[in-house]
Amino acid sequence: MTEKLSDATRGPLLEPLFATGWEMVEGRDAITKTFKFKNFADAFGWMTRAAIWAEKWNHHPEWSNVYNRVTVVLTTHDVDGISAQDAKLARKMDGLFGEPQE
Ligand SMILES: C[C@H](O)[C@H](O)[C@H]1CNC2=NC(N)=NC(=O)C2=N1
Repeated sequence: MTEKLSDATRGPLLEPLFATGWEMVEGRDAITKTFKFKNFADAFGWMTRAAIWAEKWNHHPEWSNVYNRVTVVLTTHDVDGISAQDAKLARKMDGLFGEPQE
C-alpha cells in the first residue's frame, strides 16, 4: 500500500535527491527537477527509458519536454503527496540520466 511520506521518513529519502538537484514544488507536496540533454534525441530517448520504468512500477510522472529539456514533477496522486514511489522513480531517473546515451 502506497502511503504519503511521514515527517520522519521524508528526510532520509528526499535529502539525497535534493543533493542531485531535485526541489520541492512551491505550494504542492511534490518534487521537481529539470534535466538538460545535448539535443532532442537524447532527451526523448531518456524519456522513453524512464517511461518503461514508470509503467513497470505503475507510477507515472508529470513531465514536459521542450527540445533538449525535460521538466519532471513527481507526486503520488492516490495519496495527494509524496510517497516512497516518487523517491524510487526520481532515483531511477537520475540513474538513467547518468548513463551514456546511444
Ligand atoms: C489506478 C492506478 O494504479 C493509479 O491511478 C496509479 C497510476 N499511476 C500513478 N502515478 C502517480 N504518480 N501517482 C499515482 O497515484 C498513480 N496511481
